[in-house]
Amino acid sequence: MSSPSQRHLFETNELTSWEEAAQRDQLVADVVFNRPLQAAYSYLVPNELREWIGPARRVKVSFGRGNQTTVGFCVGVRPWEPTNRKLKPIVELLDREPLLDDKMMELTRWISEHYLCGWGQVLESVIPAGVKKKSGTRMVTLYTVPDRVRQNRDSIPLPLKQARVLDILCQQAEPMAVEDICEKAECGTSPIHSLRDKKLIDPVRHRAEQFDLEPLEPTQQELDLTLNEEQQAAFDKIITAIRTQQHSTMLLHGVTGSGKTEIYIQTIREVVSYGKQAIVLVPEISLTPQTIRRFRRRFDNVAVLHSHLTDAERHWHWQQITRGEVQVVVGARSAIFAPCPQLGLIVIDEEHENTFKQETTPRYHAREVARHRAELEKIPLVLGTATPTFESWLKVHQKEYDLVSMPKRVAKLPLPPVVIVDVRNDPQITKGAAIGRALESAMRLTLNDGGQIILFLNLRGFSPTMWCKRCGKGIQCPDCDITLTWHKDKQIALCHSCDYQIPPPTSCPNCDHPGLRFIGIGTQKLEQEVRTKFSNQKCLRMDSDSMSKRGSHDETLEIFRAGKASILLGTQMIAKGLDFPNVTLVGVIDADTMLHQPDLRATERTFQLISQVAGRTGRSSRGGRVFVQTASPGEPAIVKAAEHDYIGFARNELRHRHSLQAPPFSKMARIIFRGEAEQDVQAYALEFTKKLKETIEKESLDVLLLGPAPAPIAKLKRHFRFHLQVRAPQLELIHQLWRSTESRFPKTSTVEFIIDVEPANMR
Ligand SMILES: Nc1ncnc2c1ncn2[C@@H]1O[C@H](COP(=O)(O)OP(=O)(O)OP(=O)(O)O)[C@@H](O)[C@H]1O
Ligand SMILES: [Zn+2]
Repeated sequence: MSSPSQRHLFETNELTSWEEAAQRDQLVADVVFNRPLQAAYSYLVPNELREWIGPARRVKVSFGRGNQTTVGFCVGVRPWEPTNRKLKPIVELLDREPLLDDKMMELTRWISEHYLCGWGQVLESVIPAGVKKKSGTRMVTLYTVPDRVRQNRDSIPLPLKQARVLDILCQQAEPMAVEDICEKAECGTSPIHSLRDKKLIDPVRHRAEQFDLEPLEPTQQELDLTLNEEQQAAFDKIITAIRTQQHSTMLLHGVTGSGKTEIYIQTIREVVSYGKQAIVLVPEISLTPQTIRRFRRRFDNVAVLHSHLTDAERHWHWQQITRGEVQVVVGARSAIFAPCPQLGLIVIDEEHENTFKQETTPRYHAREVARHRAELEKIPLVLGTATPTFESWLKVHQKEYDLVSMPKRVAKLPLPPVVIVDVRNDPQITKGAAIGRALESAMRLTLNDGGQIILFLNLRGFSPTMWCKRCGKGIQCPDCDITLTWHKDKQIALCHSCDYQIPPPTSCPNCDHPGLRFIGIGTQKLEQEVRTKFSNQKCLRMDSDSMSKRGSHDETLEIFRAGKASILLGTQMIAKGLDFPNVTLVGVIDADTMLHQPDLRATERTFQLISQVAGRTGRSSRGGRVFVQTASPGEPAIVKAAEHDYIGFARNELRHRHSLQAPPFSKMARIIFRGEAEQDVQAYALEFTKKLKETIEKESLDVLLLGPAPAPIAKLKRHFRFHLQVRAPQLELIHQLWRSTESRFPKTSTVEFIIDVEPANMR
């Protein structure tokens, strides 16, 4: 584009008003808001802000009906054009420095297009609150002496204290804080104020850092391990990719205990040696001191971003990262937005984990964002896992990803043998116990040998179902379509979705029949059983109830590591990443809990979880065994996991998905409608679907709509829910459908809707 502002000034054949002539020289800022809006809105840049305005800064402008002052993000600045008549001006500029660099702005824009949400919504979520509030810093007033005073100092008569203050300031090149002046001049603040009132000194406002952070305990640095042959080959492949300075995605498929972390560390070392930075994403529950220590012991400057950081801590890390002072950022999902100035590598460990998908707007998947960021930065992305998602596995076959395989454990350790235990005829289980006969005797043997045991059960609480014998009804949350779980320790019946809780009812709320049955086994009941059966052993429980206190997670793991407890039981918190050589037995209490869910990915998840949990044992020469209790012993997900045969499992499952044209062979989005009146929601969902159908016909789009139908959880937090599944061979078609219909979505005030692109859960 040519620069029109100058040219227009000299064009005389066009009559212009003074107002317009003045505007011609002005700038226009494009602003987006934290709303589900696609468009940017234009505002005039007042002259005094010309120098400071630019993309990635927040502005206050009047917006929407009622012209309320609203904060938005400037996403671009351009010269005024005649079509920009009558623009409202920016009211205030909140940031003088950009909050993100150009590449990150491009990344956030891409997210808004890919996940069909507003760019402003993405920016709002990507930039931490602590950065926006500048937490941990405050404005202070410094004083300095103007040159005219400095030059004539000798001819200005002053009282003693004021003279002393002025002399001190004259000797300083830099502005000084009030406290420093007082201390040096041994005076109070009044001489300073008098000098200021006489205009002999000038105030300067300055933002001072006041981070009051706990110092990190120093870690002893460790040397890199010598890679084995398999690791070396994987390392060489990744290093070659790094050196090409081109983007590529590598799937590091390595069985549990194959030493993937060591490869991340050594490839990052290469990147750091170029003065560049790396980001390592891990699931939040894997951000254990053990993981963190592994990185801190190898690099001088590691930032760990987890959800417990205060605003000030987050801001401090953000600044350190921005300045390039951090070599490695280790963090959960949102660490993908760490503002590293010269990113050299992104690693995602456990790429199959669900928690990389954000379940609130913007509903991004960190893996997809990482891929786009790596493309923009022209750097490699490494996805590490023992159980790749089918999305990633298919991309390997389509040659979009490079496969790096490590099928063996380090030190030639074998993968542990897995025994599938059919519990349907087990005498103990049929009597309501959690631990069957086979598992119990394996536990006794293990304990006699001095080994440690991990027991995995994916249900917290005591009993997940309370059931009335007479009327046959379960006790449900009044606000959700979910049965309440009995938490015996707190004496409550709790909804695991909305936290609704009541004292456990003594009779059926439905038919008043006294004496309810408690069915099913949660981690608390399992704990009770273990304590009864193994009363001379110390047992630890880890689930979100027992681990709500900050730091308790780490404490428990340390006790177990030190061998001060022999049994660790818990939910998926204990399924991943743990590396305890003395664990020689793993028990999966109920492999079926994940299996029978109305979700396309139920089998895939079952396979992943069993593989991960099984991977916690056999990690030393002491060996290890796994017992998987199930009522579906023939289920391929369980059989294949027991055989450690990911490739065989993937082959069969992918064939099945292909025959259904289900993801990953098609792309999917899910539209969820919710409202307090069931009929309203249903009627609205139908109306909405009709509009989409019209577009599909008009534009002949190859898109399939399934539904609308009640969502699997038909009521949640007092809202009735319907969902509509949208499928297409390419995501672009779904984007097109949405964008073309958007302006015609039926209006409503009683029903809300959201779109979840490439959903991770179907609840
Ligand atoms: N080359 C090596 N020589 C000796 N020990 C190694 C080597 N590489 C890794 N190890 C050790 O092997 C163990 C397993 O490694 P690591 O935890 O990296 O495996 P992983 O593939 O990430 O496993 P998981 O997927 O189960 O978390 C660790 O204790 C690690 O220190
Ligand atoms: Zn509820």
